[in-house]
Amino acid sequence: MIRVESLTKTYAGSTVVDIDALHLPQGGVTAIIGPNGAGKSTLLSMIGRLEIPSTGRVLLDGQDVRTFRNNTLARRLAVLKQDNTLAARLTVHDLVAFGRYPYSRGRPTQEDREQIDAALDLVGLQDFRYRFLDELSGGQRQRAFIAMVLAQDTEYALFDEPLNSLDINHAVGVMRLLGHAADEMGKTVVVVLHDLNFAARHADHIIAMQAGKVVEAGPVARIIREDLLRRLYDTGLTVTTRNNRVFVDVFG
Ligand SMILES: Nc1ncnc2c1ncn2[C@@H]1O[C@H](COP(=O)(O)OP(=O)(O)OP(=O)(O)O)[C@@H](O)[C@H]1O
Repeated sequence: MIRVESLTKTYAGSTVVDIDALHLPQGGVTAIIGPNGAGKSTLLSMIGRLEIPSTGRVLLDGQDVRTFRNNTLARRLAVLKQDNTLAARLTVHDLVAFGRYPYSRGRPTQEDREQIDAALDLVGLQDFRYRFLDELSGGQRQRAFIAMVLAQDTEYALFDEPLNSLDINHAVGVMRLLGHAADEMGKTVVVVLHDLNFAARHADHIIAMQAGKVVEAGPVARIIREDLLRRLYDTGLTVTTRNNRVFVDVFG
């Protein structure tokens, strides 16, 4: 279970995350939503120990993430950031094999090879496995990074805007994949999303952030509400329900 206690992050005197207490549900897909600059990525980075909090702490199953040994944390929690700057002259296979590093330490076993294969299957990139990353489209590259995270085979998987540069077909595919990772593989998936309809359709829980604070958090049906979303984004929109599903019309 991930818990956040008295967590703040301050850059040059400006506090961009300020959360008293937050508990992320175990299992399922939790989406973090909110306007640009709300602090979503900073929160995700602090959970994944890519950023150090200014005050407070993040607990993973009761233990401060900062106290884990690198290799131990890498077997429990994986993070996919927005801007993945890795050497372009790396093949898809090499990238996904990186995900196994906490286990293989560079000497892959049969199990590592099977996990790499399974991850490539899941994202549909088997045919591209020996392509270099700079020979892929943006969407294919994004899926290769997602395969790397899946190969890492962690209980917790965090994704920062994984739908960037994906067409609608692949965006739906990735969200289904994250749902599969949660429902079939038992992972706790946390994902920063901008598209409210993807959040409404594919997440189980939503954390709504604004100006560094958690405005509300709860099951999708409780958060995808007109009053809350209008306040959050300071824009007109409508929320409708059809066939027990909620839809957000951002032009309304
Ligand atoms: N390294 C940094 N130095 C200074 N300010 C930063 C740094 N990283 C983030 N910020 C600021 O912190 C605030 C929150 O940024 P963050 O990226 O967490 O927001 P976000 O909700 O993920 O935004 P977006 O939806 O635009 O990606 C922003 O005002 C940003 O400018």
